[in-house]
Amino acid sequence: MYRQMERDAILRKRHNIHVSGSNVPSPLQDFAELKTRFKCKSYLLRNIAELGFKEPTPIQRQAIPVLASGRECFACAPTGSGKTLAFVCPMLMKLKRASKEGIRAVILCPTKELAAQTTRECRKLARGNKFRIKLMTKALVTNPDLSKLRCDILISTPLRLWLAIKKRKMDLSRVEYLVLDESDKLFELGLVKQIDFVVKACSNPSIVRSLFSATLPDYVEELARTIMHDAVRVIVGRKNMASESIKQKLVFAGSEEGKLLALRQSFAESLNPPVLIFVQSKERAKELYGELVLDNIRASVIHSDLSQIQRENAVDDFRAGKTWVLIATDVIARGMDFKGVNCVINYDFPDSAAAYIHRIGRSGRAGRSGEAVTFYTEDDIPYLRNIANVMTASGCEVPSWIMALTKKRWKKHRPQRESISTKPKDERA
Ligand SMILES: Nc1ncnc2c1ncn2[C@@H]1O[C@H](COP(=O)(O)OP(=O)(O)OP(=O)(O)O)[C@@H](O)[C@H]1O
Repeated sequence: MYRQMERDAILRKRHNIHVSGSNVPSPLQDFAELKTRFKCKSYLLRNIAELGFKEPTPIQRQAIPVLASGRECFACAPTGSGKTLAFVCPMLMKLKRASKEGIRAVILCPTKELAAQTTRECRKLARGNKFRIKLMTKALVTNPDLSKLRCDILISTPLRLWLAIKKRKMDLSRVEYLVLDESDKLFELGLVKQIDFVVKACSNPSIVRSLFSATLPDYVEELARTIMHDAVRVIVGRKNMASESIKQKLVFAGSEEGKLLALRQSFAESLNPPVLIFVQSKERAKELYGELVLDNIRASVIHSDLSQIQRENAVDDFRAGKTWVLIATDVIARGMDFKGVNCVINYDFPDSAAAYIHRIGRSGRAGRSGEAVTFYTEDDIPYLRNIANVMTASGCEVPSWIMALTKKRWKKHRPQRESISTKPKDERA
């Protein structure tokens, strides 16, 4: 027994895994242990191998055995570190096989794009099994009677699921497995009541619940403790840390005009696509798109004013390499897995340290390297230190004058910014 504890401690130390809770299950040495320890079915191991995953990532090593042992869990691990598999794999293990009993697992995601991506990942991992995996679409939520919906796993945004339960009599009393992905964002969306309603609707006493995110503020942990029994806390690295594989840089652009010049200059010197550019509002996304199109840059744009189809097309074109630059609001800052984004540009300074961590985490995924450039103006200087702290914690250098600034407690930093345009001010509409 002591030997096992010692082995666990060594493995955790090697992978920078920190746990708390009673009798925490041993971390995985490798994926093969899923079969020997948990009788995982061959189809799942085959799918993991076919996806090219040779070794479990640190969060997978610890969260999978915790959840597969039936323990509840809240987990924090860097962006791009394989959290999706960490909650989908034990879910498929727990459900074992397809059944007609009704909804048995629910995954909540903060955005429709992330819900769609998670549905695709679930389907890939479930190949060879007959699980019915459904995404809660607008069409589904308007179905007048969802009480007879036949599906094993349901993936949804909180509002759609809440509507389905309240208005369409969706029954979640058989749910055995509930995941709140990007949990801090879910609570931040102002949907605490709706999430609470969903959690209560999942009334099966033997349910296993889990929370995952790359940023886990203390208030979310406290909330988690109030709803979970005997939960295990798993942290990889340090809480609220950016991925270490991203080279991060701050660039002083002086003014709003300076930002456009700096962007054009950097594209003229070297445009290394795919590049993701974040701005603070949909209006600014449209403006910047208008400017880049003038430069004949293959760009597309995604924001909340577009239809669902237009949003999906923008993401698909970027994924397929049809467009090189994607201009986005924070709508895709979380969870979206774009393979090989070389550079994330924060054209507008992020409104919080968490937003920064998630935005830049669209690059440097699954151990690849990435780059993040953050423009700042005079208006952003009071908030620089907060981002600088994230940078230094992940090993990036920051000028000493920035480290000497005082750290500001920020709510949301969204200053009024001059519109993005090369036209002289008196000619703008
Ligand atoms: N064991 C593994 N080995 C190699 N690659 C993996 C492994 N597990 C997952 N991946 C890949 O790593 C990438 C990131 O995984 P995932 O999207 O689950 O990250 P995440 O931790 O949820 O990130 P975020 O916090 O941004 O949501 C994906 O492309 C996924 O296919």
